[in-house]
Amino acid sequence: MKAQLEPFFSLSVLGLIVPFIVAYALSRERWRKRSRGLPLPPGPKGLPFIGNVADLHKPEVWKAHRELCNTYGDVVYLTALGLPIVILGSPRVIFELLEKRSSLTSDRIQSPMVPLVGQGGNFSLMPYGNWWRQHRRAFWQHFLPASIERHVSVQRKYAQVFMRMLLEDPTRLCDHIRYTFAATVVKITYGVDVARTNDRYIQLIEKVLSVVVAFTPGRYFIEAFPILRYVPEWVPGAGFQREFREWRAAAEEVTASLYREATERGDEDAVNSVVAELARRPEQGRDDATSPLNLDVVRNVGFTAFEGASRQARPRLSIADTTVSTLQSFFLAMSLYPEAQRKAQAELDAVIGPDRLPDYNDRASLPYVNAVVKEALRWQPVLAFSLPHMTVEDMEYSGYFIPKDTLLMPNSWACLHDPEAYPEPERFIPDRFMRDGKLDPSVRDPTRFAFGYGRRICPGRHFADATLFTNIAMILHAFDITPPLDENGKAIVIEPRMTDAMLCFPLDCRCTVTPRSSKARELILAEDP
Ligand code: HEM
Repeated sequence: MKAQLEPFFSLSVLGLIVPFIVAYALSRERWRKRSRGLPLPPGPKGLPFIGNVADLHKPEVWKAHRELCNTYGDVVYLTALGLPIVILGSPRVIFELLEKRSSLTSDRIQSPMVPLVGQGGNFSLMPYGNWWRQHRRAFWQHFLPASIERHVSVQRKYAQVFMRMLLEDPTRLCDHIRYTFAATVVKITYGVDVARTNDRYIQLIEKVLSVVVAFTPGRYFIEAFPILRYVPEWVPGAGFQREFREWRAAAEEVTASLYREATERGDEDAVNSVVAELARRPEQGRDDATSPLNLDVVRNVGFTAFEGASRQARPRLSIADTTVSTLQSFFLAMSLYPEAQRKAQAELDAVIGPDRLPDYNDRASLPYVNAVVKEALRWQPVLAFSLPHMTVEDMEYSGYFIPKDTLLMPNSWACLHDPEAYPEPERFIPDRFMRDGKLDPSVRDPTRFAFGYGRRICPGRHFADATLFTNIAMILHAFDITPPLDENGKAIVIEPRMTDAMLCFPLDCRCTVTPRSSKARELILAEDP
């Protein structure tokens, strides 16, 4: 009997194995054709299924990735749960892939959560294509270098508010920084003044902000199984649908009510706001300025700026938290490097004098303060890997095959901490940008890395740079920044370290902030912001 069954079992086993072998051979052949026989870039071997997840979850992962590049070269291949990832480790490969070939490398990874929780209008998360382009063009019209002049008075006003807040309560430095940037962006975008406390917009902001928990890895299965989005809310266990609905409603309410404020209020600030101007302007190539498409773009552009601004009220992942984090690093740097602070103050004393505060128009005559701004952007980079890009097609680079839908992670931190370009990169040294009392154009400009690359480069960079300059110049002119003191009045030494996240903040930026003189105090209080 056993002997009779043996051929049957052998045939069944063969019947199972052969299709696998054929499928494997076919997929190898398809891959060979697709990659034209080119190898993937080199990289460490990953584990089955999870791949190199461990390589992506290390403390100060930017340093770990620099080590990988030292071992494997400037282009390193990893995978995480099936997602192909390429680390770009030098300025040369970053510019070649993200700038010269940006038509192929300007996509973003798409999470199924984004539209479900009401973030579909945030264009920094949109896929590369026409819809994203329309948003970016509309945003850019208001943030290009020639438009910055228009925002200078609002930036100055809120820098003054910030200084008053520091005079009143210097211990709440981080809260004041967040408030001042959020208020600046909301004012410019919608013409709305955000009060310091009990503001109805702060409450709306809080509501939208609560969406961040949706992006906590592992919180919702939908991230891994997008099909779950079709489960109706009444099904037991589908309570997440209710939460998603509430977030969508909050985002809609915020966008709609701020949009109404900007377009219906009619006072000068509202009429001149970014959103009101965009709403009046017909889209390029279209006559109908009120078509639904146009209206969506206007509202989304406002929402993207608003999202950035409101996130600053509470630090989480958002594009414009970047300005907050950079200014926090600046305060820390000043308390740790008094020599740099003294030089910047000496320049301000000589150029501006004791009778007024500096402003944006003084920029050209304050090279050392400009060097401080550059060093603040370089020293503790906020987005160590920029916002990663994604490839839209299979491509070849330097003899390697890079598949479509590969995440490209430029190691901006490594470029900003390259000891050849910046000797002693861990130290805050504005003098590295100076030669003969002027900015030295031969030194690698940190803004080439801090603000990202190619078609996705930060469109708020000129605005951010101007905000940083205005705040840094005014603060240094009016305040001394020294280390924090313990209960015995002894200076606490703070080790500068950043949080381990995609968007980094100084772990500790406590410092002591005091007016430089009674004259400085008078200057701060003299003008009513
Ligand atoms: C120091 C401050 C800032 C830094 C360091 C910074 C940096 C960046 C970086 C690295 C990116 C990703 C670029 C890429 O994908 O290659 C980005 C994107 C973006 N930033 Fe900024 N940013 C800052 C301030 C701002 C501000 C104040 C705004 C708005 C007013 C803004 C608006 C945006 C937008 C809308 C995007 C998405 C662009 C797109 O996907 O097309 N940023 N930023």
